[in-house]
Amino acid sequence: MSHLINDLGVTTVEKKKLVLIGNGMAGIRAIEEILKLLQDYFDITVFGKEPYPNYNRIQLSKVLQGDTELKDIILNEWQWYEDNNILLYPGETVVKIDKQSKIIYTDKGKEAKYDCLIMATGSNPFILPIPGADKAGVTGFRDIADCEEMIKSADHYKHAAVIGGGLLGLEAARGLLNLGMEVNVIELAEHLMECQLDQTAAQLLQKELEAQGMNFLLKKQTMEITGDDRVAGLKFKDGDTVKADLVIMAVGIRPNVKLAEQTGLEVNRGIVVTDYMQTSEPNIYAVGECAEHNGMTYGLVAPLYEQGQALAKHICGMNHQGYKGSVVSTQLKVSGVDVFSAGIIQESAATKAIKLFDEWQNTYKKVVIKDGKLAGAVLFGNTKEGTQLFSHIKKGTCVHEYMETQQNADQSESIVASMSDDEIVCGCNGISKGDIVTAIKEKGLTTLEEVKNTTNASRSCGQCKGMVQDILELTLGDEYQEETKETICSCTDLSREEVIAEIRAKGLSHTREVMNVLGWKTEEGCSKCRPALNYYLGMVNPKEYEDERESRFVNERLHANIQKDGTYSVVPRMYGGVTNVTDLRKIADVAEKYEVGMIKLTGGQRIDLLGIKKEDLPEVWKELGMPSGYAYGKSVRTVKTCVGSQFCRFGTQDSTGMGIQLEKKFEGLNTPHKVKMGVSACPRNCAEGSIKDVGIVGLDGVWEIYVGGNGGSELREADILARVKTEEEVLEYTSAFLQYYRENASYLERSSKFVERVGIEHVREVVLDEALRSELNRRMDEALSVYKEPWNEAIESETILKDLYQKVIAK
Ligand SMILES: Cc1cc2nc3c(=O)[nH]c(=O)nc-3n(C[C@H](O)[C@H](O)[C@H](O)COP(=O)(O)OP(=O)(O)OC[C@H]3O[C@@H](n4cnc5c(N)ncnc54)[C@H](O)[C@@H]3O)c2cc1C
Ligand SMILES: NC(=O)c1ccc[n+]([C@@H]2O[C@H](COP(=O)([O-])OP(=O)(O)OC[C@H]3O[C@@H](n4cnc5c(N)ncnc54)[C@H](O)[C@@H]3O)[C@@H](O)[C@H]2O)c1
Ligand code: SF4
Ligand code: FES
Repeated sequence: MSHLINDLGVTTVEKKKLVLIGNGMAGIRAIEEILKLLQDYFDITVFGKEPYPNYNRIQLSKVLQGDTELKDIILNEWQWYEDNNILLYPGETVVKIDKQSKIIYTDKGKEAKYDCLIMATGSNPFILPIPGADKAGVTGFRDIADCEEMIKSADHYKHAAVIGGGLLGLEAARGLLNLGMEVNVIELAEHLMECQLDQTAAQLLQKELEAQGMNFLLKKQTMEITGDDRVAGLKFKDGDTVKADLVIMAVGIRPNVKLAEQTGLEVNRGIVVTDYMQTSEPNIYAVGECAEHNGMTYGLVAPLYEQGQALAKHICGMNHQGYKGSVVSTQLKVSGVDVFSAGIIQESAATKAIKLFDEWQNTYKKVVIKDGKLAGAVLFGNTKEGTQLFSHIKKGTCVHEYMETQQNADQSESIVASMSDDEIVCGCNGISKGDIVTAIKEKGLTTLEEVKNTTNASRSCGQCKGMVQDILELTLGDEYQEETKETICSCTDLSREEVIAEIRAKGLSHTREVMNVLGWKTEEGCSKCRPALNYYLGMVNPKEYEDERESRFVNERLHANIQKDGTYSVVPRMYGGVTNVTDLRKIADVAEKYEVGMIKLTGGQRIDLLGIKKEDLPEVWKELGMPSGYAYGKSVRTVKTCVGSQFCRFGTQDSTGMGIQLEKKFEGLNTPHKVKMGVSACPRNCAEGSIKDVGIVGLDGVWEIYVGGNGGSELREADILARVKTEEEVLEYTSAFLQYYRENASYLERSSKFVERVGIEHVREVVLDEALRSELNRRMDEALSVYKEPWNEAIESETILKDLYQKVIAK
């Protein structure tokens, strides 16, 4: 900073000009570190090739996998740049650096002078230099544009090939499966994640991923990408071929050094830097994946953050020992698979290993020892110990000391209790247990969200969330129990009950209004809170509330179930599982005309037409002329019935008639989760009422009503709610139970969980109370009065047809 005297003789301060090239995770983190040390020292200008503020690249895998949305992965909002007086040029590439005159030039003709320059240009995906690599449909997986291209391709194409069975390739493959594509993963080596896993762990991983639907072609070298303009397949060295209309190259990355080379900086694999992240030109720094330190380049975020700290201290003139290199650990971000790897994982003459392979539990642990110290680890199936092992590896803990900690560990105690304060909890952000404990104590933090916002822990891949929560619990003790509550999602600190109370008290009538008035932390909410708010608003004000289709999950928005191959399934309503010649004929005609892939009887006694194209849905519905069976909805689905007294010699009641009445009454009712019912006419229970949300069993002159059953992955036997005499009473008690469930369950809570949570005795007390029952019935009737048949509504609305179904044809 230099002091100047202006015309009036007043001393003004001219700030040093700091220019950052690359608006990615490493560059912006370095700026954040600088701002922590010196708030007002630099005039900061940032140039970023991508047209977005800094976002969490790690989370692109989760976006592709459908677990989060693009807008939820922004790390620094536009406002952050403004608040910190940072001039940002998004969508602008720096094409030249003149190191003599200290000026950079952009592709849009802009020039900027600098005193200090930081290069954080990241990496480029390595694209195999083989014939056909430039065809349409071949992409890397590096940025938002790649992610969007894959999502768009999945709308039109079916066969994906991912070249590279490393971390990136497998995360991409999982995402493409979720998008309904068939996925082949092609790997050159003998096993998956060659750099991170040994043979045993890789085989366990492969088995798990095959069970999820991935197909693997190992030891395959791709020689050519075939097709005309667009890719059509791959040819391998051994002569084999595979069909592909989308190809993802995930065979590693190359540091983006072109600009540095043109500038005449020393470049190897990456831009060569000192311990202070200075390039061969001392006022030009490099940080992140583009930098090479001590012969190493990195492709993970943890090292980039350590580098950012060293850079910031140096540029701000603080004393610092500099960056000394990083030991890295990785975790695969594919749900249902827990894999961890750190340090040295391959065995050699110089290493010994402790291996625990539990074939029954499908878990594997390998700890590699070199020179008597922990040097590496691989975990499969249970990765809880990962962070602690990583800490031992970084410290080079002696194997005896490690074995002692293992023997003394209290299995019932969380691992965080035995961690020392300097052990790193959040690898992505370099946050130690001590940092988190201090922040909790000094700033009075009580929630995961607060810890995340204050310390950055759990802000990136999110895999350390469990540990951060354990530290909160350990630090706060009983207070943690009292102060934490289940919020709807991380966009708010309010619980379901609080939000519903506010909706009622303030007369809120729209999801946006709820978010604004109740101080949502995100402008648009997220995929968790939007459908929940839409449900709660409709439940509180059934008559006034206009359902927000855009807040619903895709199946509910389209009123059909999307299938693995991108087509849809259509299940027309068949009250009580009863059909007739006319309906069967219509179904057969439609199936023939629209070349339905499969006609299948469902477990709920209906007919499912599978393989219908999205644009054909309205015509199919029109020609069927039957109501929607709501097979996709968080709503009353189906009432399964046994043949009952009409035909069965054991039947004591008209179960079919009762089932039809129930299904007609509750048709299309929105509920927190799906609701299935079953009605049988004797205790043989052929309609399986004991595993339904509502099960009715007829006895001589009596109907038994059961609630809270579940036949899915979390099996639960239904509890008896009441015994009644008449069909009217069955309707009345069922109605009261369902309305109580609608009003008091969290969105996406099945009735089995709800009954377990509140207790069947409590449910009985409410439903058997005549006054309460009558009130619940009144509110249920109000909710039922607004029902509109959705398929008919779609057919008759030009707007719905155009927005949801025809738009696809036009593409
Ligand atoms: C899908 C995916 C998942 C990942 N998952 C993980 C994970 O779970 N854990 C983990 O640790 N790491 C993960 N990584 C790696 C991690 O995201 C990177 O290590 C990190 O983003 C690198 O940061 P960077 O700033 O060096 O580079 P980048 O994030 O690539 O940022 C560089 C930026 O500079 C811009 N740029 C380049 N040249 C110019 C120029 N001349 N002018 C202007 N702008 C320019 C680029 O467009 C880019 O926006 C993942 C990466 C991907 C792609
Ligand atoms: N969860 C995570 O930590 C995570 C997730 C995604 C990406 N990343 C990072 O992103 C970067 C890129 O990831 P990546 O998986 O592309 O790199 P990688 O180097 O980890 O894996 C590349 C894989 O491709 C294989 N391969 C190489 N040439 C091939 C060929 N011709 N045909 C078939 N296979 C071939 C390799 O054997 C290896 O298994 C890495 O730095 C990685 O650490 C990390
Ligand atoms: S539940 Fe009883 S009445 Fe119904 S079909 Fe089975 S045996 Fe017959
Ligand atoms: S370990 Fe990735 S966010 Fe903490």
